Amino acid sequence: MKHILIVDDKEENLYYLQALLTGNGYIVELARHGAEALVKARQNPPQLIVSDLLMPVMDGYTLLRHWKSDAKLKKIPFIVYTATYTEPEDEKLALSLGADAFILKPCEPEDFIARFVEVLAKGVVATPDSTSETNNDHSDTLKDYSVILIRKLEEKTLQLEEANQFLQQDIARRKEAEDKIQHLAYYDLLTNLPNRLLLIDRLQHTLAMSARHHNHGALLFIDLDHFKTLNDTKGHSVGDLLLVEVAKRLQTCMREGDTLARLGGDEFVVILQDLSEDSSQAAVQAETVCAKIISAINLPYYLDSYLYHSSTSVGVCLFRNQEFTVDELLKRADIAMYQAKNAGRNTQRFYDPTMQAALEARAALETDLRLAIKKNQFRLYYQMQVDHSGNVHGAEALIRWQHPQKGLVPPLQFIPLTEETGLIIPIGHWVMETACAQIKRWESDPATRDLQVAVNVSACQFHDSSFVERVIEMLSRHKIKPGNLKLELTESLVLDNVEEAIMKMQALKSYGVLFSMDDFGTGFSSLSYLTKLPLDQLKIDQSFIRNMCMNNRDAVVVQTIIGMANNLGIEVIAEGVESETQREFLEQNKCNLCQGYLFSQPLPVDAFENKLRQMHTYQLSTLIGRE
Ligand SMILES: Nc1nc2c(ncn2[C@@H]2O[C@@H]3COP(=O)(O)O[C@H]4[C@@H](O)[C@H](n5cnc6c(=O)[nH]c(N)nc65)O[C@@H]4COP(=O)(O)O[C@H]3[C@H]2O)c(=O)[nH]1
Repeated sequence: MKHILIVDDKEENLYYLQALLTGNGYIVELARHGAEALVKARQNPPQLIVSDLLMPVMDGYTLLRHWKSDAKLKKIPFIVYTATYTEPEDEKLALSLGADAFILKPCEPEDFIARFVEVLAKGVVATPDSTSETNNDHSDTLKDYSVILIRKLEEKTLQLEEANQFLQQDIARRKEAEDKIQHLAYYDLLTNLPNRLLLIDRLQHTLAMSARHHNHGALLFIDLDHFKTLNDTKGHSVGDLLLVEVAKRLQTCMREGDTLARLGGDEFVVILQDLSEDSSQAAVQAETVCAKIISAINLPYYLDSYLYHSSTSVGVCLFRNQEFTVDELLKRADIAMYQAKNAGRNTQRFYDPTMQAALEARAALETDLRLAIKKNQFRLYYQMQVDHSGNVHGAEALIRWQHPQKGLVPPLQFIPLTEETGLIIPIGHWVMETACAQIKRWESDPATRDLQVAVNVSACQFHDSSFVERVIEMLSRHKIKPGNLKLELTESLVLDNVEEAIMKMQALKSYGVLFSMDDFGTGFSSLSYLTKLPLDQLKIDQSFIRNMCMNNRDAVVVQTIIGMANNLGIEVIAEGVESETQREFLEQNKCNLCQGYLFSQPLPVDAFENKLRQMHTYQLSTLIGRE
């Protein structure tokens, strides 16, 4: 088997030729440059050498020169296989140095093998015998060789310079892009201030520093007052102008080393560092910065030639020694900012833990309420509405929450939150559904079939676009007499949008549903809207009933409401009647209906029905007694 030496600095070329030649039955030896090839060939001369030209350590031309001047090697055929030196003079030089073939890369395997076999069969064709050459010929060849090498070198240098220049430009472009990405990631586009991400990073750093030096720091949460109104009325571009100006003014209130960041919208945060070790002094320092900020923000603005005045609410949270996490600090400063808002805005407040406790309790209550809906923990109690003869005309349905740990929770402890969170919609739906089902059951008993059941409707529920359809759907599904359902609305609910209230009430009224105005007298009762609303009943608020026998003003209010209702032909009912004196006063003043503890507390259905039966028996017995 023939032994072939392959010389190339590229692994893939070596691998390719090795595979090709071993596949054709040759034994292959590899070298990575000319010097290695010479060593190997001198130790174990091959039958043929295939060599690349451009290689490190020793290039192919030099190898060829050494090869052809080595007595032991010069008869061994030399094939040049190159992808770099492709010009005719390159080939001419190789051949003049004694190469037996000059093959350009890449070459089809069959063509390569054909040339290879041909050279191998011929043996050495044009080995220039260095000893027989004239000195002149030899120096000419060497001169050619150096010229070509220099030219190639210059070309390569130029290529490298170009490549290098391109690389430098590419690196500069990448760096610029990276800087831009970095800026986008850490800075707010509008104001160019650090954003939340950078703020958190700086805050972490400040906390660590404060732990080392034991100084206080302060986190200021700054929110512009009524910014939304400006945005909504003048547009976002004017809003943006204000934010940019605010950012500039805030910067003037900072010391070097403090951080001012924009969290988004109209929310800015300031980190003050290196405040006093003493907490009260640190508080004074923070307060001073707050005062500066508030008065800077208060100065007038010219936004696109529009004169504007702004103010801000600032929440402050002092910190020291990494006692709190970044999130905790931000939360506290945010809570303090809400305290500032609640205190009337344009002011600052320091974080107050009682407020946080209240907020946490509120969040826990909300979670509990969601669970209560799922677990069906609500109950409906009924409180009777009675006339002066003791006849029960109706009942008010009042919700209770049967809490697994807290026991029976009264509605005032949870209804306000359900109204804020919208949970009143599913809860109110459940109340109405339960009340309708109860009305249906009571319809089958002569003692209860004419009871009017009053259901409280909260504003959120009433304003819901599907309210009217829902009520009608329930009435028809339960097949109840609509006149047995009375909806209690409050004055404020109606005043939210009188036109909408009239439309919805009239729609339900046409089905026969009744309406009562709850807590009457507490709002801005106005005769003009009273006459427009399809009302069946006015319910005098219990605050007037409570005091009417002691306080002449309340007595006058009660008398006025009764007189007004009677004149308008609207039924009137007094709520919270607790004493016989109150009942007598109401009877004397022609308020026929009462609701209150004097008659009964709100009761679960069974107890309500028992009470009803007792009252009926009592009435019968007094009637019989009278006879
Ligand atoms: N001191 C005193 N209080 C009396 C007397 N008679 C009745 N009360 C109480 O007065 C409240 C009357 O209900 P409201 O004014 O509609 O006021 C209700 C109503 O606004 C709301 N609420 C109750 N149930 C519901 C409901 O199902 N849906 C909605 N949206 N609100 C409800 O919660 C409020 C409070 O309900 P409750 O705690 O059940 O309180 C009831 C009732 O128990 C009395 O003689 N003395």
